[in-house]
Amino acid sequence: MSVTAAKPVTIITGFLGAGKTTFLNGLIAYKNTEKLAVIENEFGLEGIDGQLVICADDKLFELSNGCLCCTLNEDFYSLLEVLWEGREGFDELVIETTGIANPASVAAPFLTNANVPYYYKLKRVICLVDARNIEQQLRETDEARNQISFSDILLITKTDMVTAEQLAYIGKLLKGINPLAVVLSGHRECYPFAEIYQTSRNAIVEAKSPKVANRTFTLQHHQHEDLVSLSFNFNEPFDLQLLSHRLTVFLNFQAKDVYRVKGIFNIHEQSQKIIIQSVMQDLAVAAGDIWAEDTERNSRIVFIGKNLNPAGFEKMLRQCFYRHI
Ligand SMILES: Nc1nc2c(ncn2[C@@H]2O[C@H](COP(=O)(O)OP(=O)(O)OP(=O)(O)O)[C@@H](O)[C@H]2O)c(=O)[nH]1
Repeated sequence: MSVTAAKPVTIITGFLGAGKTTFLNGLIAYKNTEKLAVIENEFGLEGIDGQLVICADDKLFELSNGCLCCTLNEDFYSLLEVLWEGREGFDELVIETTGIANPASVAAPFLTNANVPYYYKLKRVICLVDARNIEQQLRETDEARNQISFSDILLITKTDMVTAEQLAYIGKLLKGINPLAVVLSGHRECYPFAEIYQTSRNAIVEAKSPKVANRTFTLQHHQHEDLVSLSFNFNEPFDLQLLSHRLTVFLNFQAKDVYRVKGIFNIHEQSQKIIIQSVMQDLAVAAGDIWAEDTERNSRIVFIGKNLNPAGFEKMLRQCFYRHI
């Protein structure tokens, strides 16, 4: 098999809540004439992102409850094999990592495995950087720095939430961490897709000094010991007002180590699913699909952070069930 027939691969990384799924949806729309196969990796037990990606089901593959960079390697290789067997069905493979993944390890099969590079060609690793929260994330975790250091393109997202001065400052901060990456910016209404697709890893790696290029290929396996995920599943309908209020209070005053919340909720007397997310302390509520007639209306919620106490979270959630007075 010739290398030219290899499928192009784009890896999307970035810390928890940076906007990877939002960007992925934009990318799917941008590439509307091409067929993308998408691998979604989620850290939490409850796969939520798969529901938020606007992609034909048969082109979306979810690997949940573990981080691709350290615990899901076997599944990942099997999936690459299955995808290759159905290679006529797609033009490009896009992988969304978890928000805590080390992209060096996710990229490793495409760079160092004896066989994989014949079938798949890693074109670019894009790291989404949350303009509003990156400074705190860099202060408190190693993951954000690893992701920025390894990536070819650093896409500063959520630029609608910061001033031009803050944006310029973040650009400089990123250049300080990874001077060789291409730094771009955008937000959910406007991403620089054309520039992203003009940038390929080869051009960047070739321009790098050999010393730096070698360093970026280093494998760093780690198990995210201090970051954990808590998943809950409830049948009881929730009260939306109570839930938004309790979650806001909880995130602002009682849970400083919660980096990410994502949930799909069954709200009393609502025909639509309600998607509630937070990134650090910012809470967002949005309407999702209509609940299908033949499905159980189960609410699913995932918290990701440090020092999480399951009993406290469960108690807070149970206090938000809808009650007849
Ligand atoms: N204001 C604003 N909010 C955004 C933008 N992009 C994403 N968001 C919001 O940020 C939150 C997280 O976005 P996601 O796309 O789910 O982030 P993610 O990186 O996939 O999250 P994880 O998979 O949990 O790491 C959601 O509430 C989005 O609506 C943006 O450009 N501007």
